[in-house]
Formats: sequence, structure tokens, C-alpha cells
Amino acid sequence: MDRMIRTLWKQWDSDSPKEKKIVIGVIAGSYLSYRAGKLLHHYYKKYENNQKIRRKQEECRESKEKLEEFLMEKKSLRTISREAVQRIVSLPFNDLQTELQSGKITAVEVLHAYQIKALEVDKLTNCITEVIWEAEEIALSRDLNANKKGPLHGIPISLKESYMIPGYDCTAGLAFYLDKPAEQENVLVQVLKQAGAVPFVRTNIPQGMMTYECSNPIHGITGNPHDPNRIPGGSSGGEAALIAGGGSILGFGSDIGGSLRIPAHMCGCCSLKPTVGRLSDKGQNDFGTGQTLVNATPGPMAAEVDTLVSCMKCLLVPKMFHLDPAVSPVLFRNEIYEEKRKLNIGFYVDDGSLKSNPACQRAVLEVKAMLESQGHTLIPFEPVDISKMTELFIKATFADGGYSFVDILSTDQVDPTISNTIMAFKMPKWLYKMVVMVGRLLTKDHMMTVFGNSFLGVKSITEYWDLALEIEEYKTEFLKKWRDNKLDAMICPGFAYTAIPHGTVQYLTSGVTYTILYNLLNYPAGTLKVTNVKQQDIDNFKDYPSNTYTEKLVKENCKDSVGLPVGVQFVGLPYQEELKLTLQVMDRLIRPFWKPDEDRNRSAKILCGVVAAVYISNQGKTKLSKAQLEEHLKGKEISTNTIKRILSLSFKELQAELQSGKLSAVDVLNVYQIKALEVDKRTNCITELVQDSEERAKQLDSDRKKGPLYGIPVSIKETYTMPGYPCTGGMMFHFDEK
Ligand SMILES: CCCCCCCC/C=C\CCCCCCCC(=O)NCC(=O)O
Repeated sequence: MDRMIRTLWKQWDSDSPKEKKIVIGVIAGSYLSYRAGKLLHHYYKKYENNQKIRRKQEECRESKEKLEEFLMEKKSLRTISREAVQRIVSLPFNDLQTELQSGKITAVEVLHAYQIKALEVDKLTNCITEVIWEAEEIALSRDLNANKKGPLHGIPISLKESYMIPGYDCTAGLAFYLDKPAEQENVLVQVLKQAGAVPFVRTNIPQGMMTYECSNPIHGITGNPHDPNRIPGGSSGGEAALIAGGGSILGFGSDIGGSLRIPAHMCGCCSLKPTVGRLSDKGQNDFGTGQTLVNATPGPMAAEVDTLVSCMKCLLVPKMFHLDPAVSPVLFRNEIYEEKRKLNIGFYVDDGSLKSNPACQRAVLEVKAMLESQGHTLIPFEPVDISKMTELFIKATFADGGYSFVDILSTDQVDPTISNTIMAFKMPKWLYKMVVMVGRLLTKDHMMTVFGNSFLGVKSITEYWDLALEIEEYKTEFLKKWRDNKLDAMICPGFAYTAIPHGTVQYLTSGVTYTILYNLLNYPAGTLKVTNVKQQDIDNFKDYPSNTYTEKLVKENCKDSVGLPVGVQFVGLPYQEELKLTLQVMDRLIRPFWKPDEDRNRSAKILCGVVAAVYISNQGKTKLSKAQLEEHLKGKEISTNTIKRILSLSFKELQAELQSGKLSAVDVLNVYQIKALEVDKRTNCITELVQDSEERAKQLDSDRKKGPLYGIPVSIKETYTMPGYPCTGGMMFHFDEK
């Protein structure tokens, strides 16, 4: 390289002034043409995207009009009367299911009734993006094959725009994805169709799906069915508006920060955000792929909890496990769903960042009273450091400092609902930091700094790894607090406030702490509408703080909210969806039944509990050393024959002799300790002895209940955490961490 530069330099030196001018001209010309080409390409792309958006808008409008004409024809032919539509769309899910199963109504009739109602709701809220044309054919085939009825036979379902259906664009509100129709069908849609469901409409989302205002330049703004001037929440806002308006009985959305729960709370329906990995996410528009610290999950939305239950039963089936082997093959566990016992339920109305508004507080307190009246114990709970949690969540989900959003939007129309954020992402970092500082001073809201600084993302892989570690530590601390309080479940506000007017979300992001917490933790959470805002809630704003700009905004934007729906979140430990699904609030009984799960280090704990594990070196510290253990074992005078015999037993034989009582846990432990010490002398394989293994073995021998691993000694890799033992990974750094 050096030589090349020297040669070029020499060449340049020997060039005449005219030659130099030519070289400079060529370089400058090439650079300018390159820049001009780029600019031209940029503006051409912008023009092309605008054209694509216009075409798509036209296409979607026409598809709705065509459907309306088609349905009008049916109505004028009296194949479907207004009364029939009204009757069908007012049937509760279970009744609709029964009538479809018995053949009292046909799949086509139900489809037409819901199409009519959905178009009505759409006129009020603009919640539908596109009509699914194949619905008619699917419904017809359901009726023709009525002898083979799946559990969802003939049930029309609505899908968030991000669910892939072959032939349809999945845009997430971004022009970049226009004219790129999906080829594969979303896995959940395949499973639902196999169960007999009829997908019939697609619903609106926010641009980029990372905010809770439902608006984008392609499909426009979705309104709340209770007040179209207010937001329906997001990102699954189109779904919630449609369901709460009565235009769909079962819908599907997704959630990485509250997208299933915020809209259910704001529109007044219910939703379930399952544990990530319980339902397949194959076939979602995966914009943002690559970020795996906090993951999105799909989930159902409905008017009633029963519908969510039936839906989960239909989804947790071998077909889904086959189509997506990455999901945990856990079927719907009826035993948890049916279990009836009194629970310890944590609750809070204030998460320590932004106090929830009076209506949201009352909703939680009313559910608390209801649960107490049924004999459950309600325990006040303070979530662990919400500022830290927010920092971790935002840093993880915007780890690239918003780069991918800025990039994908560079030739797109930016929706006004996210334009400030996008502008902030584009600022030079020093300017951005100053804006955050000034913002903090003006708003007097410390969360401004937390959100603001976290949107800068991470600077290096090391920082990303540290972030991953901090998230794990946060999860551990939260779980410890949950366990210390002996909780089975938790109730908390559905959000910090009820539906706010359009255009206010960019100034009111703080409310999301109530939902993002359970995405960071990956705890399943359901939201259910439990009440409506009353005048007393508005009056109670007198006791709501007004110290920060955010608090003032909450007051300002909620003052005319009487009648709006209010939800509550029901949270459980990972993989306990069945428990939450049993929650039925208000006019129905709340029946949360719970089965506690083990914690993160469950494998080590279970094994130690069952067995009486072995080994250790304590490097001359106060603990029992290898030499002392050897002495102790010698004193037991175990015969060579016994040692040989026990060691020669296969796992199954050993298990059988322990279970039958022919061998005791202590016998087996001692023999394996002798052998392990012998192997250690040759290989230095043991790091430390588990000090109380013999006591554990004795205790197991005296217990009458025998687990399947009763008495089996196990060795444990040094990195498995056990209280009192350092997990060093071979590094001094961790030596004092026990
Ligand atoms: C496209 C850029 C958007 C920038 C908007 C920034 C405002 C972000 C404030 C807080 C972040 C928390 C987001 C919470 C909304 C939840 C959205 C969600 O869950 N989406 C996932 C999905 O739809 O699957």
C-alpha cells in the first residue's frame, strides 16, 4: 500500500499542470456525478414510493367498495336480512360455535354478517386495511364439507396487517414493503384454517409498528370506536377497534411493548400476550429482525375471555408444533385451567414512574376487591426499578439508535405520528443529547432523560453483551421479589391512562412502562376491559400530581374521557397462559387459577433436591476438603465388593434398587463420592464438593415420597448457580459472587 502511494505521488509530481488539471477534473466530475446520481435515485425512489402508496390506497378502497356492492346484492336478494346480521353478530362466541357446529347457520351466512358489520365499523374507525377475497371460497368449502367440522368451523377471523397471507403485501405501514406480496402463509393462520376458521379482513397498524398510535401513510389513521377523535392504541389498533366495534369476534395481533394489550385496554376488549415461544411467530412481517433481547409474540384478541381460551386450545396443537418446531410443544393444559385454589396475587396502581390515572387505578382496585371477596389474598407490590427497566427495554429494542427506521424511511412518507422521533434519530448525537437535556429541564420529567438517552442505543458489541447481561440480572431480581412475596399472579393497570386524542402519543410515551415491563421479563400478560371512566375518576384528578409536563398532559388529555373503556392487566410467570385465560372480570366471576413454576436455575435445584449431589475442591478454605471427605469415607469401611457392585449398575438398575429400597441414597452417594475422588486424583476434574450432600441423602432416605431421581447422585458443571457457591467460569472476577 505504502509503495503504491509513493509511486502515485511520484507520478503526480512528474505530471504537467495540464495533466494535473485533467486528473482533478476527472475526480471532481466523477464525485459530482456520483452524488447527483444518488440524489436522483433518492428522488426517483421517493416518487416511486408515492406512486405505490397511491396505487395501494386505491386498491384497498376499491376492495372495500367491491365487497360492499357484493353484500348489497345479497341483501337486495334477501339472502341475508338486517335482522339476521344483527342476530349473528350479537351471538357470544360459544353460541356462534354451537350454531355453526349444529348447522343452524352456515359459514357463508356468518361471513356475510361479519363482513357487513366490519365495513360499518370501518366507516367509523378506518380499522380495515384490506378485504381477504378468498374468505367467500373458504366459507363455501366449509359449508360443503360440513361433515368434517373443526372446532373453529365457520368462525370468521380478522388479522393484523403484519400476518402474512400469500398474495397480500405485509407493509407495516412502510412503502418499502409495497408490491412484495407474501409467498408463505403465516403458521397460526394455517393452524386456524385447519381448525375451520375463515380469515376475512386485515387490520391497520402504526408505521413501523413501534408506537401505540395507529396511523400510517398507506392506510391512514384508525380511530377509537368509542370516540373516533381518540386513538385505539397500537400497534394492533385496527384489530381492537374492529373487535370492540363488534365487527369481528376473534382477531390476531402481536406485541413487543404492549401492542396486544394497549389497544385492548383503550378500545375495551381482551387480549393475551403469551410467553414468547408459546405461539409460532413464523409468517409475521419481521421488520426489526436481528434484535433478539426482547422478542415480539403473536396473540389473540376478542370481545370475551372465553374466546381467547377456545382460541388457545385450537392453536396449541401438534399441527403448530409440526409447522414450527421452534415453539415449545406444550399443549393446552386443562389441569391448570380447571385448577381451583386460593391465590396470592400481587397488585399495584403506580409503577413508580408515571402514576396511572384515577380511572386506571380504580379499575385495579375494583378487581382487587372482587378477588378478595372470593378468598384470594392480595399483596401490595412495587415493581423493581422502572427507570432501569425502561432503559434496558429501549436500549434493546432501539439498539441501533433508530438507524434501521431512518434507513427504511429514507425514501418514504414519514407518518406525522412518528415524525418527531424520526427527526430525533437523524440528529447529530451532540445535538440530540442537548435536546434531551433541555427537554428534561422543561418537562421536569426524569423519564425524559431515561427514554431520551436510551434511544441512543448501544455503541459496541461489548455494550450489547453488557446490556444482555443487565437484562438477565433485572429478570433475576424481579423474579426474586415475586418469589419473596410468594406470588401466584399479578394485577396492574392496563396502561397509565385511557385513550388519548390523536397526535398526542409522541409527547406521552411514558405510559408504556406499564406494558413494556412484561415484554422485558417475558411474562405472559392478558388485558381485559373491566370498567368505563366515570365522572368520579375525572373529579379525582384533583389528587393526581401535576409536577411534570407529562402529568399535566395526562390530566389535559383525559379530562373529557367519561365513558371510555378501562382495562386491567393480569400477569403470570412464563408458560402459565392457561391460568390467565381463566380470568373473567366484572359481570362474570374472576377465576384465576395458578400453578407456580420453578425459577431460572430450576434444573440445578430440582436435581439437588432429588438427589444429594457430590463433589468439590475448596482449595483449603473452611469447607470440607477433598482430603477430609476421603477420610470420612474411609471411616465408613464400605467393602470393595459393594463399591464394585453399585458402580456396575446401569442407570435403570440403580434407579430400580433405590426405588425398591434395596439401596439407600446415602449408600449410593458414598460409593460415587469414593469413585469421584479417585477419578479426580487422575484428572483434576472436580472444582468443589457440595457440602451438604450427605445430609440431603439422609433426608431423602427418611422421606416417604420418592421422586423419579430419588437417590441418584449428580455432578454439576461449575457454572450452574447454587446458593453459597461461586460460579466463576474459571475467572477470578466472579470468585466472590455466590
Ligand atoms: C418507527 C419508529 C417509531 C418510533 C416511535 C417511538 C416511540 C417509542 C416509545 C416507546 C417505545 C415503546 C413502544 C411501545 C409500543 C408497542 C408497540 C409494539 O408492541 N409493537 C410490536 C408489534 O406490533 O408486534
